[in-house]
Amino acid sequence: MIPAQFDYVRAGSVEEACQALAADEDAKVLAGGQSLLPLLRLRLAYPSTLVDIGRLPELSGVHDRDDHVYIGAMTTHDEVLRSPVVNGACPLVALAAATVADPAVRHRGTFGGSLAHGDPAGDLPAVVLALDAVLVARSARGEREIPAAEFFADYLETALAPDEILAGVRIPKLGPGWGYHYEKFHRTAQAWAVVGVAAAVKRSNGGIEEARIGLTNMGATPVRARAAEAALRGVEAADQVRGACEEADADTSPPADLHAQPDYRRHLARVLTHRAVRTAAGWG
Ligand SMILES: Cc1cc2nc3c(=O)[nH]c(=O)nc-3n(C[C@H](O)[C@H](O)[C@H](O)COP(=O)(O)OP(=O)(O)OC[C@H]3O[C@@H](n4cnc5c(N)ncnc54)[C@H](O)[C@@H]3O)c2cc1C
Repeated sequence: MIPAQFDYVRAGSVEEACQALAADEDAKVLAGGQSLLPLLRLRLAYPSTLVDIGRLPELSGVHDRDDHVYIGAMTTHDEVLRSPVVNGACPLVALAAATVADPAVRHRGTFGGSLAHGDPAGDLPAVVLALDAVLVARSARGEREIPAAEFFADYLETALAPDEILAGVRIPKLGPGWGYHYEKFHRTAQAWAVVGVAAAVKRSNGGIEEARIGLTNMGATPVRARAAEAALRGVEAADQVRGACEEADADTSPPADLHAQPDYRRHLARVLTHRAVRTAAGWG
């Protein structure tokens, strides 16, 4: 199908992009276009104006800061997964970015676009949730910070106001003792997750001191597996992990679709959480 007619603005600066969004409440940001352009073609979205933020260097790149890594919203999945800073300080982000689609999508699609799109089947939302990242929004009204736990509002809905741009994301550095893994079940290579699990696990004195788990595609938004996180605290050996992950699907409302029914997704969440936690803990 051909998209409905729209105006096009190529922003020359973040301020210009913010002004264009403030001037038209039906305008939408165009980032890598990997999700938005299919929606336009299917006429599931019909913005009056597309505000292209693709040529704004200040929205791109990975920056190593004292206690966090800052990833500009327009940094592509490919740049993220190859970044030595990301691989060194927050490897869970790189592990998940490497599972996104195929090289073509990873070269065009952006880190910020994956979050701003708010698709619970996306791989990065569960990761920023598990890592307690902070999302930085800009608008003509100024800048504000949104904790990941408050960012994902509903299916394809986020806490961003229509006139706000996601400028970048602060990923806290968790420090020594942490291990990471992203486990994704997908029907074919390069496909969306049927279910995914992002795990960060801290070991001390041989056992698990803390676990952080984000679930992909287990509800209208990414979900923290809080019950499993609590059960994993104090686990002392690999053979106790399976039992602690039995409640990984608590507090979820998995969707039914062509690929899986809710019960099967619940089963996958438990199995994949077990695998992800064992690998992250070095007990794989
Ligand atoms: C064939 C295919 C397979 C895919 N498989 C996967 C997969 O396995 N895993 C996965 O995670 N993703 C997958 N994706 C999606 C991909 O990750 C996209 O890159 C991502 O969803 C959107 O990023 P984008 O930069 O293309 O955003 P766009 O498509 O440009 O925008 C998407 C939405 O977010 C908004 N937006 C984008 N950036 C900003 C911003 N900075 N501020 C405010 N709003 C913004 C737009 O207005 C729009 O509403 C796939 C895509 C395709 C086409």
